[in-house]
Amino acid sequence: MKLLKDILYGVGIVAVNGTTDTMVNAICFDSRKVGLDDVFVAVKGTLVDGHSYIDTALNAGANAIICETMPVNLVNGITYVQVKNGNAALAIMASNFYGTPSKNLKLVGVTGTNGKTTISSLLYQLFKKAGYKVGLLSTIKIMIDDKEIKATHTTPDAITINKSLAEMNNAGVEFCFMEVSSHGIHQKRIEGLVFEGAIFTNLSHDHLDYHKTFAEYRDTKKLLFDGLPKTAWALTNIDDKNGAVMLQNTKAKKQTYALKTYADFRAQILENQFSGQLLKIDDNELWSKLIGDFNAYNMLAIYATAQLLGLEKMEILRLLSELENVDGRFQYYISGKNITAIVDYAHTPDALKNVLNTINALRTGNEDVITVVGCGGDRDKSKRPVMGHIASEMSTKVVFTSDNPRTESPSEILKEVEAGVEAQNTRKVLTIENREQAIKTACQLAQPKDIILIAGKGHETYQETNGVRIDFDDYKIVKQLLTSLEK
Ligand SMILES: CC(=O)N[C@H]1[C@@H](OP(=O)(O)OP(=O)(O)OC[C@H]2O[C@@H](n3ccc(=O)[nH]c3=O)[C@H](O)[C@@H]2O)O[C@H](CO)[C@@H](O)[C@@H]1O[C@H](C)C(=O)N[C@@H](C)C(=O)N[C@H](CCC(=O)O)C(=O)O
Ligand SMILES: Nc1ncnc2c1ncn2[C@@H]1O[C@H](COP(=O)(O)OP(=O)(O)OP(=O)(O)O)[C@@H](O)[C@H]1O
Ligand SMILES: N[C@H](CCC[C@H](N)C(=O)O)C(=O)O
Ligand SMILES: [Mg+2]
Repeated sequence: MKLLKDILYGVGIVAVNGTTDTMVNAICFDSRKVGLDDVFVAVKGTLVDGHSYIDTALNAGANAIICETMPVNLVNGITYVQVKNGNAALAIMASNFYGTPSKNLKLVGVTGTNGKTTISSLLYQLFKKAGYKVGLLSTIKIMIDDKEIKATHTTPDAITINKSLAEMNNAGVEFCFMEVSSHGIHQKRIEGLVFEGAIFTNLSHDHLDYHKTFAEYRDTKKLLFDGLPKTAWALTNIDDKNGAVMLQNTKAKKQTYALKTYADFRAQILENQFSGQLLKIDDNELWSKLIGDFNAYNMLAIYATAQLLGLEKMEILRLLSELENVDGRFQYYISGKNITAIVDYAHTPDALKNVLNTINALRTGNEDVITVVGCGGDRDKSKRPVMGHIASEMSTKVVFTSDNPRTESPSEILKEVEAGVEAQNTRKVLTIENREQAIKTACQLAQPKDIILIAGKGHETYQETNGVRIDFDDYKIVKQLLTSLEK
């Protein structure tokens, strides 16, 4: 139990009705989960308005209500607090409730369209190898040092964030790396967190269903840097068109990294092979098991971050060379007949282009690149034809297939993907709605030395259709299929 007035510290309050000198059991933003003596925070969502569930929350036992608009009929004995913004109030209250846990460790936020999971997971790996207790909040999982919790979001809701950070405090965690998504920033899930530093990876086409315009998407990402304190650092990829924009209004210490231009942290790619790439960072050569130009950026961002957090240069370089690929990011399997299958989480046009560029640069002869790809339902529709175009232009054969259709019609999504294929590429393209059949077809088409790229789902272990998730793991399936087809 906590005193309501204590957890309201720092919240933008407009009016109060009743007493804040009351004890509350927990903070809750979903009326379906309210218990006795909880404080219910009404949040205006994308589907419904939490204010319409105030009565339900009271019936379930809530003793206090936080809202942006006071209800017309107030119930005696209940405390009502009118706030400027429900989402912000929720996040600040969550931080207060758990004792501002972000202050008790060094919290680093990673934002950008692509690379967040890779960078934050590898920083987690690197700091673990360096002997520290580490935390991670990522698309794949939440880690409280060695304890793993399943992730539901890239950036979880404010209560989950602060509860996890408090658990990290109890476990003695010193560093925590967290992905900061644009949805997370826009819904103020990160309000009230104390960051030690923040990293910007890159900005390209994604989530234009939610943010409407690219400028709005960019400005949302920028808010992470605008909100940093003077004591923090802000590290940006200055090769990216929007890298400098991120730092425009930050109070934090500005730091840059780049492969192409002058920057505080610089790297060069000396050699690229399937098994790894040779990089030159700060005049030192480094062998990285992760390949592709985009991973050179990721390695450099990690190197810079580890230095900004006080690790010693030579130790960082040694540990960087030991880092392993993150699940579902360029995860590959080479079959007995020398067919290479690559599973990659490329679900944006830029990521797909990068991965195909990397694969094409490694081709030694006229082996085929067979790409299996689709686009998620209930997500940015405008990226569908663009991804259809990239896949068909940059591969020798393509099988379009479903990727989490959610509530949309799989065949309609596929039509929108196909719409991006230019006339000269149509002969390369097949469409097979069932993802397992699509992967099987790619395996049947492949000859020794060919490369199959299965893009879009990476580490995901499910396929979601109409709210139902069935087990589905691209990597397991392609490995099984290649093995049985080659028997
Ligand atoms: C579009 C979106 O981001 N939605 C998130 C948002 O839900 P919402 O605004 O739609 O909520 P809503 O259903 O309208 O409800 C509004 C409020 O009423 C409450 N409510 C609702 C019903 C009820 O009976 N009682 C009740 O109290 C809800 O709890 C909520 O507080 O707030 C919820 C609580 O935090 C999130 O779970 C939910 O994530 C949904 C599931 C989602 O799919 N989000 C994705 C798009 C997302 O957030 N992705 C990003 C980035 C991905 C990336 O590029 O990496 C991520 O960080 O994961
Ligand atoms: N620095 C990068 N620049 C461009 N593309 C990248 C970069 N790093 C990874 N990618 C590509 O993007 C895909 C997704 O990478 P990752 O999961 O690290 O991104 P993310 O930002 O966490 O994505 P999400 O928004 O879904 O959480 C990878 O599988 C790879 O194809
Ligand atoms: N974080 C991204 C992941 C997309 C992955 C893709 N497999 C899909 O389901 O669309 C999103 O929620 O938009
Ligand atoms: Mg991620």
